[in-house]
Amino acid sequence: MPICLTSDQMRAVERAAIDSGRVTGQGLMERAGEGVVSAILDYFPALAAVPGRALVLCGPGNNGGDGFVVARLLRARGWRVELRLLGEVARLTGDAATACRNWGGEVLPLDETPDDALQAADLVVDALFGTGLQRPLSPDLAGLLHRAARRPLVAVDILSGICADSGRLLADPDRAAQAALTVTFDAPKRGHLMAEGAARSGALAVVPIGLAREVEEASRDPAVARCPDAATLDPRALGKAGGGHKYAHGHVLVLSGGPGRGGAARMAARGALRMGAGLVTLGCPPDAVPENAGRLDAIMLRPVADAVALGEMLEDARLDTLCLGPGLGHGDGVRDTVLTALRAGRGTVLDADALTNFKDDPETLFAALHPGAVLTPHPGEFARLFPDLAGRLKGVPEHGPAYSKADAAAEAAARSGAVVLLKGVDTVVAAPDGRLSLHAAVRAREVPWLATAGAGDVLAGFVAGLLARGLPAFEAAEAAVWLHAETARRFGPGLIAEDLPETLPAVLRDLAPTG
Ligand SMILES: NC(=O)C1=CN([C@@H]2O[C@H](COP(=O)(O)OP(=O)(O)OC[C@H]3O[C@@H](n4cnc5c(N)ncnc54)[C@H](O)[C@@H]3O)[C@@H](O)[C@H]2O)[C@@H](O)CC1
Ligand SMILES: Nc1ncnc2c1ncn2[C@@H]1O[C@H](COP(=O)(O)OP(=O)(O)O)[C@@H](O)[C@H]1O
Ligand SMILES: [K+]
Repeated sequence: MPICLTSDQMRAVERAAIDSGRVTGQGLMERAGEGVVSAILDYFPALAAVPGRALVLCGPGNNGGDGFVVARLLRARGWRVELRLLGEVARLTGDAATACRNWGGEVLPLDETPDDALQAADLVVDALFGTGLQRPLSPDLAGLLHRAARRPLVAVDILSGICADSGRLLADPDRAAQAALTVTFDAPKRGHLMAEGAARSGALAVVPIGLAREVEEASRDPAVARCPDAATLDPRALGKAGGGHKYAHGHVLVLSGGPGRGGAARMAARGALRMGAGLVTLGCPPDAVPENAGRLDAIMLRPVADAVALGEMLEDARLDTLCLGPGLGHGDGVRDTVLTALRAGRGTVLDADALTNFKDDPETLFAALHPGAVLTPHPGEFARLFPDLAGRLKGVPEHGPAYSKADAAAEAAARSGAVVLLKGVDTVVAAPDGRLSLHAAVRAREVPWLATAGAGDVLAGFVAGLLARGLPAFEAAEAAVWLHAETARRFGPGLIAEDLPETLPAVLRDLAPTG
């Protein structure tokens, strides 16, 4: 399973490799520099053909050390290289000091970088800070990087000013830079996949520097965040096994609101059915039955007047999965309905109104939740249930590593006892036991078409469909997020929420030929 790492986890990987005697810090730095140069030549083919001019900005730590290696290797390829250092050569230590000596060229002061030097450069290499960024960039530094980004800016490990753990900007937002290319080592960092780091890293190249064995070991640590892809989603879990009848694939009950409010629940229901749930029933207030009857065929329809009626209906144990929230409505009756649903202990997805109704009393909801429940809030809904956690994600952090969306989702899952799927361009899935899964809809997985009304309702249905098919809550939420984005990518421009369930079969077919 592909993973992404925090700074501490990356340092542990590096330490384990060095302690094993297979690599040295200097060897890693050398390969990091080589990796950056080869990524530059791949990404800028014109500069591979004709050596260019580079301005390399080095910081006082090992990220700066990588920069010295990059400068030396570019010079060896015939490039004209100007190198500028934040701080003094005499204060460099360890591998960075060695890399500086090996460079052997002129080291100019960073704070005197003239605009001419920026303008003359074919590209600027940002080797100021990597995983060691501890506090916000000074205004001068942020200003320099902001101006540097008028040229193609190549970030070593991570764009300086982005926190490697959270992706949050540790700099004045008005002077934030944008990388054309970020080159990182052996595994992405969480900061490449969340918040500003997802948006500002540019293309992301992950180059091997000899830590693959330790990264592979880290991927078995449940505390390390996973980033599934087409190759690692389990097609056997997603495809239907031969021989089973419809009840073997689960029965989802989606609850809807009153007349004129059923669209969201119908889309969720359609999503669950297309995901392969054996049966899907829409339950709605009796006065909404005529409207829904006119709109549903394969999806069954039952009147559910209130929480008591729901409780009676749930005596049928074959209704093994519930999905509540899209278009459900507001008020005491809705809260009772949600609590009745949770008491049944079935696989349960709570979205939208099922969450918002508890904004004044989240503790009552948390007390009723169980590990088979999945909450699917967007950031606004999340802030209603977890205002303290959402508050910690606001503003410019005072120091790094900063509190992240992954930290917030993990704390919310631990507090509520349910799986939390926190939506957005960067989506985080967190389990109460600490497992995390990240999906960033950026770069090759960019899906701006998902910003359309009802996309979240269909996602709730996708999760419910996978729960009905027997996937555990965390795995169901993780797979649904990937399939949701993949389905939107497959459809492309013009997507509306109704297209998502209809496009899903093609995506499932490609994943699981027998599905
Ligand atoms: N961990 C690994 O496996 C490897 C790490 N390497 C490089 O080493 C980097 C990490 O090196 P370090 O731990 O030395 O950390 P950094 O080089 O990222 O930064 C630490 C230095 O910057 C200073 N600093 C932090 N924030 C500052 C701010 N806002 N303003 C001014 N100064 C600030 C610190 O006081 C410290 O001197 C990685 O990002 C990567 O580029 C590579 O050499 C290869 C292997
Ligand atoms: N620009 C975007 N890129 C990727 N995913 C997006 C984007 N905008 C929205 N999404 C996704 O679309 C879904 C929208 O859900 P939600 O905010 O609940 O909207 P709605 O209530 O209209 O369904 C979420 O899964 C979200 O992650
Ligand atoms: K950097």
